[in-house]
Amino acid sequence: MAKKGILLVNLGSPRSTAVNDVKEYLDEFLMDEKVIDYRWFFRALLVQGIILKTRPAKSAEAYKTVWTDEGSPLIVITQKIQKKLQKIVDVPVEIGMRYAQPSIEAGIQKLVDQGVSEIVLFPLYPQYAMSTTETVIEKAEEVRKKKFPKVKINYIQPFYNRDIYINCLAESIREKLPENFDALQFSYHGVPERHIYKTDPTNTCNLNDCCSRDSNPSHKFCYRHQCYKTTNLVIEKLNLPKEKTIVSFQSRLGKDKWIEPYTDETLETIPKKGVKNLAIVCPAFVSDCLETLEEISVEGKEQFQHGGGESFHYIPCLNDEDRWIDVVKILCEEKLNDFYLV
Ligand SMILES: C=CC1=C(C)c2cc3[nH]c(cc4nc(cc5[nH]c(cc1n2)c(C)c5CCC(=O)O)C(CCC(=O)O)=C4C)c(C)c3C=C
Ligand SMILES: [Fe+2]
Ligand SMILES: [Fe+2]
Repeated sequence: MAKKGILLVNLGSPRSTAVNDVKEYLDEFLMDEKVIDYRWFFRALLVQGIILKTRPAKSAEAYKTVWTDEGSPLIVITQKIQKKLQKIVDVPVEIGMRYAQPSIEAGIQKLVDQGVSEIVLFPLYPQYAMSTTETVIEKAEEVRKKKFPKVKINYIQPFYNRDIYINCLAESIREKLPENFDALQFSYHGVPERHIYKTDPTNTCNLNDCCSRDSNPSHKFCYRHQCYKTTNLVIEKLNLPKEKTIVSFQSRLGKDKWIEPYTDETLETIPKKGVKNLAIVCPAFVSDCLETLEEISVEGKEQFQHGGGESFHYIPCLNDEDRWIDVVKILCEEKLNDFYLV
């Protein structure tokens, strides 16, 4: 029988906080046409002609504030997830990053070196997006066809609405909520509005009521819908009144219109609407990273206080919590079992 293995895939981080390493990482990341989806010439003009002139130095400074002795939080946490999962499953587990190192190719190679020929690949993103799940699958397929044509890969689908994940996230939030808070904000990574239209096979999503309707075929690929769905399921589990919750989208880049409302603007304005004590969580990320540890915990807190806010309580991601590792195990085992069915 074929030997099976698991590859956990996350976004990736620069090799170090040196400006040149950050530049190399941003170049690979932003030149991905699933991330900046302009034609090559215009993408190169924007990325290499404009963004890479100034952003690497700024981002390197931000990375320095979150970097640990072991390295980038995103990589270190993904390694911790791998180690914990390895202890409770009986197939090899490796990691691969969509950008930079360790690459998806290196992860597959490590599995193949252990005799694996059937891989369950887990893109560590709860919600589907062209710039995350889709590009991971595309890259893995490219690598598989070119380098490992005999290897089979089964992909774990977005799990934004799965009971096991929602229970796990809700419990994790419940434990970390402060005693008193005026609102719980769910801040998701944003995407350009255009990406939502592009991935809608039905051409029906209007980025409005459609995303909140309960049943619509466009939801399979609608990132905005999936973010609202995760939120609604979690607040139901937490028994929180909807009026006490806020959804927003962070980390926009460039001049395009991104999905709204924007987290930074929301943080500045909610104190004037009576939200002085805020709890905030970022469920688009399963592991803490630059976007949560710096953009939300540091910059976001400043924006909230600047707007008149008093207490700001950041709720960490699931990281390597045991209950989350159990969910990862169940999701992987479902797909491992799929191999037996074909
Ligand atoms: C969680 C899902 C993510 C989506 C969707 C996403 C889309 C997206 N991101 C950019 C641009 C940048 N993102 C950056 C960092 C970053 N993004 C995600 C996740 C998603 N991105 C993570 C986990 C991280 C942190 C990586 C780390 O090392 O900790 C950055 C780099 C940092 C910076 O310079 O600010 C950029 C740039 C775009 C353009 C996009 C959708 C089109
Ligand atoms: Fe991003
Ligand atoms: Fe939608």
